[in-house]
Amino acid sequence: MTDNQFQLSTQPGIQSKTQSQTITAPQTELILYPEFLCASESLAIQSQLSAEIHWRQDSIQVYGKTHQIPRLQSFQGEPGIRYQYSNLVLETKLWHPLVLSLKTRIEQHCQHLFNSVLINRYRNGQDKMGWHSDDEPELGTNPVIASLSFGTERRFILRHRWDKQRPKIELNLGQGTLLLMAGQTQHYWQHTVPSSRRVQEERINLTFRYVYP
Ligand SMILES: O=C(O)CCC(=O)C(=O)O
Ligand SMILES: [Fe+2]
Repeated sequence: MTDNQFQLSTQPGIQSKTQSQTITAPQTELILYPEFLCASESLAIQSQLSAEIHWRQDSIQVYGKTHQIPRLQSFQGEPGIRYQYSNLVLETKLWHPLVLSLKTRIEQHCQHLFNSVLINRYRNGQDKMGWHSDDEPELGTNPVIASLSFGTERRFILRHRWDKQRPKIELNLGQGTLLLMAGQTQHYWQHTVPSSRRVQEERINLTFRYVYP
């Protein structure tokens, strides 16, 4: 960990409630529910998703060269919704019933509707996601994104897009953890899931979104 990063538990700007932690940093709204789902239920969901989702290995073009993206994916949601990033166009597949039931639980919990989900499967510590913001026009301004994690814990780091002096926000997203990103977060901050040499096990992350059709 570098000097300008902090651990959740030691950061004075974070108020701990019984079930949620609000991360207070400028121009962001982040709420963490470390035990949104209990360990045994999360484990069962993880194995079902792992086995039953039709995982795709997508490729993207960077400077004219084709690269396989370092993780597997699935994009599910209401029919006809398209989501585009890095020259990749994803069209929704039908909801897996378990994913649909998770969507409903999260909607009730955070009183916000979602119509699609991007699911990422990090097979081990080599799989990762680079720095980006979820700021595609089809997400509208100030999107609410609900991120639910299963499997091994991975680091999730946020950095301010322009103010490089601002401390990074470093979270650990483990089994059954829900992270809500809202407000101006996607406009002002980028996030990443870096690779990790130590990690051997898989992690599955679902980001529920509302994509304007
Ligand atoms: O795996 C994660 O926690 C992040 C996923 C993500 O940033 C995304 O799907 O846009
Ligand atoms: Fe993202």
